[in-house]
Amino acid sequence: MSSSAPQDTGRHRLWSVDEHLADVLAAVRPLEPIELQLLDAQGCVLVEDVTVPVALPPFDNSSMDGYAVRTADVQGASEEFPAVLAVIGDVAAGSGELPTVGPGQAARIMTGAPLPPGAEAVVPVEWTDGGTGGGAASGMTPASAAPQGAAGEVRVHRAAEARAHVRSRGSDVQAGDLALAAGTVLGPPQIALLAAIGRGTVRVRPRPRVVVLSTGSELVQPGEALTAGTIYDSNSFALAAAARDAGAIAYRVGAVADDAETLRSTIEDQLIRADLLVTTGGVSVGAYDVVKEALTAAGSGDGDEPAGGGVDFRKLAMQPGKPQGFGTVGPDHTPLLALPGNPVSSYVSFELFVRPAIRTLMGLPESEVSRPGVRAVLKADEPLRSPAARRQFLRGKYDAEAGTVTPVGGSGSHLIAALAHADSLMVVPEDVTSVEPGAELEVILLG
Ligand SMILES: Nc1nc2c(c(=O)[nH]1)N[C@H]1C(S)=C(S)[C@@H](COP(=O)(O)OP(=O)(O)OC[C@H]3O[C@@H](n4cnc5c(N)ncnc54)[C@H](O)[C@@H]3O)O[C@H]1N2
Ligand code: MOO
Repeated sequence: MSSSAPQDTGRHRLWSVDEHLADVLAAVRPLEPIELQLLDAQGCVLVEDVTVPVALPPFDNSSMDGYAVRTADVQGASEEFPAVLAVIGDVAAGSGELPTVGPGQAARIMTGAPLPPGAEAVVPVEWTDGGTGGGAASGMTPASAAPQGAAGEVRVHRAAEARAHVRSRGSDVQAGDLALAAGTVLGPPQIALLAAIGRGTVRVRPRPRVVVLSTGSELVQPGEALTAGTIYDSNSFALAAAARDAGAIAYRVGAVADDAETLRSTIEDQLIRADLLVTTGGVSVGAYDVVKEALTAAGSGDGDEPAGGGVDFRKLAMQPGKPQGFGTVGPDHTPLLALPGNPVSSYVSFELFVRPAIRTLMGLPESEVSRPGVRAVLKADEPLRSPAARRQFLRGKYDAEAGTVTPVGGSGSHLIAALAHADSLMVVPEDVTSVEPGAELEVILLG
């Protein structure tokens, strides 16, 4: 058993949302760091300070396609009185051997190419005749089509200050600088920096592998035909998507029939690829609530014993999401959250408990573990009604500009369409049974 139910409580006591969350989070630890290829590390938390091995840019280079010149040679140049320079060659990006630009000379240079010795500035091609002997050029002709562009003469129409259109070595970062500190979450810009400084791999906490398993003999996979009494399995899709959204690698296991032995063996099979298991359905008080049946059975999953037995089933003072299971299964004591089957209940439970567990496994700071909350004014025609002693989570549409939130659909745990049109959860505290229009309430943004 994972847990730490307060001493003064019996089996039938209601757990608060906060107690249950604290219990879940107390049982999950950040995953051990591993070395990953850059793209595989996207969204992960860096565990090492990364220092810059070589300055960026590594050399002075041109920010424009144009001509590398000596400033004295183009001083006072204008379209009427151009400076006429001898073109001594091309410097393309990637050029290793550079010509030296002497007095009265220019080298044709491309964006990103190293500034050749002797040159002090770059004049964009548009400020020259491009070597054509005509008016202002609009660009360069490809070298393959006009190799003569790398020789001959160029007329420069404007003066250039020293370092004009030159990106200096180290102007981005210097060798020895801290590129990224341990604890940084690697988004695309951070991955760009790591690549730019030549890192192929980085040490991060990996994405948790989350196995999502729905249960219920009534469930049919989308795309297949429904038969009498059956419905489509939406929870396993919703929760696998939510797990990915939280940062996990999600494995969706299609619906398992209501048979405790099948469920136990499916869970055992899945343990190999799970840092966290999530089930939906079968946690209530019905005769076919197999998750409860399978996982309440004796045995911790150690040795030859079946997986299961470490899961505690409890009731929470919340709506939706009252029945919940939490504990560990299998030889490695893999955490398992058993969520209720009603679609809205399972999704809300995921947001409140599974998402924080995933983000804790990822090693994210506490401030980024749960969804952000804001205060908003209720915009509705009638008051919200909420059961006493339950924290209620109603679906809403948040208007950031107006600072208001509007209910979407009712409180029914089966209202999937309303959930799909909502972007937030309106929170009605345990001691509040009615919220008047115009009153303020907490809103969790689903992002
Ligand atoms: N006598 C009582 N009955 C119920 C209670 C109670 O306290 N006493 N609690 C109710 C509450 S609250 C909830 S929430 C549900 C939880 O039930 P289970 O977790 O056992 O879930 P199921 O019975 O398997 O399913 C409930 C409902 O959701 C549909 N479902 C299940 N899985 C999926 C899925 N993957 N995709 C789409 N829909 C799914 C299922 O068909 C049922 O309609 O119990 C109440 N009952
Ligand atoms: O917990 Mo149930 O979620 O109220 O429908």
